[in-house]
Amino acid sequence: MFPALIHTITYLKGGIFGVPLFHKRESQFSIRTPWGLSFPPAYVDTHSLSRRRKIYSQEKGFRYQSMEKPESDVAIIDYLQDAPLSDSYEAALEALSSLVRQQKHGDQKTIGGKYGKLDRMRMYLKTLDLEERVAGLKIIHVAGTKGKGSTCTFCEAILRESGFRTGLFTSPHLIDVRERFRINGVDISEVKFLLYFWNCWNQLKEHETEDLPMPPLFQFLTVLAFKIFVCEQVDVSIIEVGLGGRNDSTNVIEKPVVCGITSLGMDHTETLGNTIGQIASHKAGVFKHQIPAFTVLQVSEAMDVLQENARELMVPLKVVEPLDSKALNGLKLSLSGDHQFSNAGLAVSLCKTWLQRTGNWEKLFQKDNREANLPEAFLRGLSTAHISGRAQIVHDSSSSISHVSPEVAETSGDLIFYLDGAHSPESIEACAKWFSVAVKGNNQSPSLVLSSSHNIENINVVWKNGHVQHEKCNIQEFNKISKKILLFNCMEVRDPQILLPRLVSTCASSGTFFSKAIFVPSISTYNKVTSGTSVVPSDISSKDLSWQFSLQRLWERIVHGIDTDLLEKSTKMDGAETSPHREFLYEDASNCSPSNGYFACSAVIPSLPLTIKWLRDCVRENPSLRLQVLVTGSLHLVGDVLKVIRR
Ligand SMILES: Nc1ncnc2c1ncn2[C@@H]1O[C@H](COP(=O)(O)OP(=O)(O)OP(=O)(O)O)[C@@H](O)[C@H]1O
Ligand SMILES: [Mg+2]
Ligand SMILES: [Mg+2]
Repeated sequence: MFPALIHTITYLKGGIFGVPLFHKRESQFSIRTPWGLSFPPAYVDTHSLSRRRKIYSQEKGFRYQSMEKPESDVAIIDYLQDAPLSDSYEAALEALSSLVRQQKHGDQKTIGGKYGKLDRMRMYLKTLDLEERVAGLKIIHVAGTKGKGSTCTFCEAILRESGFRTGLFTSPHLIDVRERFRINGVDISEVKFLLYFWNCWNQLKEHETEDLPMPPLFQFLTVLAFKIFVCEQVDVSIIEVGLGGRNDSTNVIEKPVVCGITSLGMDHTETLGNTIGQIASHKAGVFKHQIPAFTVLQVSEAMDVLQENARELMVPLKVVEPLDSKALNGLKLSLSGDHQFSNAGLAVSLCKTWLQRTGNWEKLFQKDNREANLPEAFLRGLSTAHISGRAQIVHDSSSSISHVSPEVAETSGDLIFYLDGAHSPESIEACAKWFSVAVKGNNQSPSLVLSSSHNIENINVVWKNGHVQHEKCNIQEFNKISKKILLFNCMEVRDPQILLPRLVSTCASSGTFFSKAIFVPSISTYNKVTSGTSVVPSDISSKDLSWQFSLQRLWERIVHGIDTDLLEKSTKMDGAETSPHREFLYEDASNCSPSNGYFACSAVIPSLPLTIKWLRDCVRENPSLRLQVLVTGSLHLVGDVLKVIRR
């Protein structure tokens, strides 16, 4: 059959004429055949493809195997391996982005047809022949306002350390969409992603009707996660709810092994309701009849609603205290901030219950089964779990990049990014507390300064013996001028009138004050799915900066009490004024000239790469400077900063 032939050639790639077979052309994500025809993937029969993959097993050498067969103990030598993956990967991202355009953020009504969202989700799974196999997954399902991703990440690490093959589905991603799908603790590879992606895409396209249109982005990603976890034969699937719970696309899960609800607070009120009780009711929608559930300490209005919902469904709901740091036997939680003890406590209970209900607890941990002690595997998981952009500290190494001469590198100041994607009132407070503690860790004493990057024993010995070289170094470090800078953006659906004051007052109550605040647009937008290799746009001329200017005005009102209502509302920036002049960093509030739209303690910079360059230039020019930059307000912004500084 013609389509089947195209398909086979497309995937079993490369061989024929060595022509790149996935091509991004005028028509998005079309597939180019060696003889020059191009077909949108919808015409391609991926089903037949998926049943013929060349794989390698140690005993049997090369052979073909169905994609649905176990893959854990064989190395897949897919023909796609030699394909120009960046090309085909970008094509997949283009296709994904087209799903965003169907639906504006928070707008539930743009999808037509007579079916509700969860009905459609079930139909998508049926189309992909996944219904029964999803029912067979052993799932931990986690809802909540804050801490879902962290809790799921702890669960994943604990169960992987306990010997299970794990599948983790989280949201959002920071740099690359594959971060959302982790198999055994590692982001899914591009090769596997492409295979599963096009398989789902093409089948759904083939069955697209008016009543069953292509799913919007998050629904598609959820279906894809199920596809991946089923095909990868994971032992446990840890699934983070996207938004809310009751109507979330992950709520097609009918019989999880255990459910968790993390800390509840005010977020997504436009969809979930304006009271904490209404929000709790949505989250409790993940409870399933008689399936055990755990939650953390909540305000009573939220807890009452959770308990009422639990009673109705005969759900045994337990409230978990934050993990006691003593339980870690001297180890540290790998995710920073006090709030992570609450997430970790929840993760421990979820994992214990998962192990018990799957009949593994007794087998594995009978010996360790003393209530007070956590099994070693739990400790390893809790002390190694990793998720980017949550209370993450990155020391910028720009001063050692190759084009900088060694002399400059040695005499450069410090640029340290404190990254946390908080964007709700409660999380911005958690973030502010963490930042206040974390920056002090970097300033307190000479030996502490170095302890982050040097062996502590060495420093102590050297310090006691007064080794000149190191002593000098310590004193230099100690004498550095520290400046705290806020780098902020938030999406327009958030309320900066709540976020910024909460951030400032929480920091101030710990004695932490910002010298400067910089407002910058994010590069990423929710309507374009990008990867780590996607191009960072450099064109800033047409950027509408009115949102950033309004954030700046709000900042000036909060911090300096400047009445900004009378100011002219600028929306565009003069091309010459792209980043602040050098002295800006050292100016104080007395230099403000609000009537000219100039503020000495805050700035709008029209692009993130420019901002990073400006910060780097500042530390290069002044070796005694330490810039501690808190990046927060948006996970997009955090992801963008990581992307730019790692290039
Ligand atoms: N238990 C908590 N209480 C308050 N804030 C928290 C808690 N856990 C995490 N946070 C804050 O929320 C941010 C996001 O954390 P995480 O990714 O774990 O949560 P999430 O629920 O998955 O968030 P999102 O809504 O972005 O998916 C963190 O960077 C931190 O600022
Ligand atoms: Mg959220
Ligand atoms: Mg999340």
